[in-house]
Amino acid sequence: MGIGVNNHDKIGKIYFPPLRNMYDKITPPTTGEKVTFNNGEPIVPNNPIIPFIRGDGTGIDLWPATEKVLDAAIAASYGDQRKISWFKVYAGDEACELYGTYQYLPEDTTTAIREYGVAIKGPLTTPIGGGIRSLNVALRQIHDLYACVRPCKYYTGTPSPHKTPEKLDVIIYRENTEDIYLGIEWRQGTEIAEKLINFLNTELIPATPEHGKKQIRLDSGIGIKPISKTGSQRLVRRAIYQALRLPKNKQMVTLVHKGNIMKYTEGAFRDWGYELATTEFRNECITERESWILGNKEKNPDLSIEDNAKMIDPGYDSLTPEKKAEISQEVEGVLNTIWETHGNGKWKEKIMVNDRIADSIFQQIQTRPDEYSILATMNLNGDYLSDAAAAMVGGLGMGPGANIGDECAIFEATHGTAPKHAGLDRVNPGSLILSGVMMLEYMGWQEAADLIKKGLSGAIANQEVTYDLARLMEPPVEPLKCSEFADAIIKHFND
Ligand SMILES: NC(=O)C1=CN([C@@H]2O[C@H](COP(=O)(O)OP(=O)(O)OC[C@H]3O[C@@H](n4cnc5c(N)ncnc54)[C@H](OP(=O)(O)O)[C@@H]3O)[C@@H](O)[C@H]2O)C=CC1
Ligand SMILES: O=C(O)CCC(=O)C(=O)O
Ligand SMILES: [Mg+2]
Repeated sequence: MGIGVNNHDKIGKIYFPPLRNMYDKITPPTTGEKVTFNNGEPIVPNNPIIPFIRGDGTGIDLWPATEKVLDAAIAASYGDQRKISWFKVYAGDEACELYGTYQYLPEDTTTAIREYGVAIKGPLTTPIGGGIRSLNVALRQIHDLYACVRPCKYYTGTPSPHKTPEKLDVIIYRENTEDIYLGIEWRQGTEIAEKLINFLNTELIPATPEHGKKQIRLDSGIGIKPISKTGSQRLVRRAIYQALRLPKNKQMVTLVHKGNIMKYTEGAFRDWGYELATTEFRNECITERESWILGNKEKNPDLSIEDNAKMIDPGYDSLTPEKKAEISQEVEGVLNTIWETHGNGKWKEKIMVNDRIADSIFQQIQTRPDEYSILATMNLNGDYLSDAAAAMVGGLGMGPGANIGDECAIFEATHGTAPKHAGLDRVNPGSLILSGVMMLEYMGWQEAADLIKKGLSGAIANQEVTYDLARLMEPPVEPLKCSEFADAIIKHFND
């Protein structure tokens, strides 16, 4: 029987074959059980086996600090009733040391993560220009971890370059498997790049009237940006489910895109997001434009369709007759279909779904942070936006994250390997520790998660922080080491 094939014993209990000898160079812990999944939700035993990847660069500092804090919080919360059995697996430089040159992501590692379902990792290096493609991205794609979830929340006392960082409380839901991260690109000057450019210039572009006489320069590198309806909608679906779990005043999902420029990829992401919200979640959602239409009618029940259309589209009078008719139809359609269910203010109880153009959202989260809650993005926009939002609440040292699929999840910080700080025991482990907090919450171990948040808040409030936060404090304070910060968090469990 192969790995992952379930069997049932005589009393119907699920039986998994022993896995220990299925690996080449690693051995799972002798105690502990697997996390399993049911309809995308994890079923977590009291003693789960959790694979971890230490990571390159600062991973060497971050992982021990994180493991210590997680174990201490679990022990303090549950005594010996609950415990994680950590299972060390390898990727990046450490993997090459054990498995041999260029063995950056051994099969042992991907098998273990698939088998045990929930894993946590430190950062992994990706060279720029040439060399291997990202191991981080590979792990997400191999395990189909399609939602990258990155909360950006302020902890009181954290120094920030922003005047009102406490107003930012957003969760970025970033599509995690496609967009340019699929990595389909061709280097400038290669035979295939030239062939592709010639094919585009001589056949496909001339056959597409909207492209006119455009031509691609022959000395270009070429990359492909696929955005699928499937990938977009499953991401937005997760974002909407998350919104449903939030308090009413945070039930907002903003679709972030650059659809004015990339109409059939980024623009389509927006359209598919709205389509999902207004079909699958029709009863739970209201779009921003629908709210304007209903609101106008509520304020003035005698308002004509045309006057309502003028109010939702300020440039209405200068539009073509066809466009005017389209907007009037939109108004009429909304009033006919959802007035009963969403009108008379009922829409105020629904999840607000709106959209913002990507460049604008970068300034909006700074100028109007409290107007946003969940930001649903494609892969590249979410990558940029998550670093920018983390900066507002104290920097990358405070930026946690999770990569979530339907049958697997890997938790990791937003930042990378920060090579200049590696091995110095100085970086902020808050990001990986908070990723561990997300993991505990995902597992349903809320008490341990809350204890760590309490300890972290206590350490920060007491100005016991690593260099990144210490240098921003006024006046600057003497920084703790990475390992000392972990100890400070544990100490403040008892505050
Ligand atoms: N998921 C992953 O594993 C990721 C991997 N990477 C990879 O990491 C490598 C390095 O990328 P780079 O662009 O330097 O970005 P990094 O995120 O690694 O570091 C950039 C800067 O962010 C700050 N920083 C990062 N981590 C921390 C921390 N824990 N505590 C405090 N400050 C922190 C430091 O700023 P300062 O020096 O100013 O204090 C650091 O120099 C690349 O190979 C990249 O591909 C990048 C992102 C994600
Ligand atoms: O994989 C990498 O090296 C970078 C990925 C990244 O920046 C991210 O996922 O935030
Ligand atoms: Mg990034």
